[in-house]
Amino acid sequence: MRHPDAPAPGEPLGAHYDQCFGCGHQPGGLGLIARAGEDVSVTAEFTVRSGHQGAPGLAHGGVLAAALDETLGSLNWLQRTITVTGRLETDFVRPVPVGTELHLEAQVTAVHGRKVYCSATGRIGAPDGPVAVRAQALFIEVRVDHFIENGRAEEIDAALTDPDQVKVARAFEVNP
Ligand SMILES: CCCCCCCC(=O)SCCNC(=O)CCNC(=O)[C@H](O)C(C)(C)COP(=O)(O)OP(=O)(O)OC[C@H]1O[C@@H](n2cnc3c(N)ncnc32)[C@H](O)[C@@H]1OP(=O)(O)O
Repeated sequence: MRHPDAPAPGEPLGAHYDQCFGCGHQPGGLGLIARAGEDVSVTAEFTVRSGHQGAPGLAHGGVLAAALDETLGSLNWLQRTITVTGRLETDFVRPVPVGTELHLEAQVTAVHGRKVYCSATGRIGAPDGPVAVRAQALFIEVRVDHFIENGRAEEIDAALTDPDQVKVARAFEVNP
């Protein structure tokens, strides 16, 4: 399951796309930073900012789900396949105040053909802090064409002419 060319445990994964809300450099984005873990797992951190509020002083649930989704999506780097979220089931266990550093971890639990089952947890303040959110997810493997055929032409054209983006896409096309 872990690709032989997967980043070593502890290695930062970087952004899969600079404009990504989760891991890219969007001003209102999460700015989530993920690292490779052992086997097919990742860890990530993200700090809840005032622009992420749902209720006064508390993170919006959708933002927390996005952080889980992005962390789970980072598992692509370990498998060297491109998958997208098909299903994401989230448990919100504790409210998460603004200013919290959320420590996330995710792992693949099973693979059946194109279906990748995975789970993730987010903890408050430290890797062993109290659990705030949990997710079970199903990711589905797709080809690069999924994005080319469905994305808006403006962004697709820009990505296809960006050498860094093309490099990322090629790395993931190793597996047919
Ligand atoms: C590049 C990395 C980005 C990472 C960013 C973080 C992750 C994201 O947010 S990705 C963005 C959000 N997700 C999306 O936009 C995906 C939108 N959905 C789609 O494009 C399609 O429904 C897609 C590609 C998931 C599946 O469509 P398709 O390729 O036609 O596959 P399809 O044949 O329907 O399904 C394949 C298998 O998955 C199963 N499946 C698909 N969706 C689901 C679902 N929601 N629940 C349960 N099972 C599902 C099917 O039942 C089928 O199973 P089986 O092989 O046993 O028959």
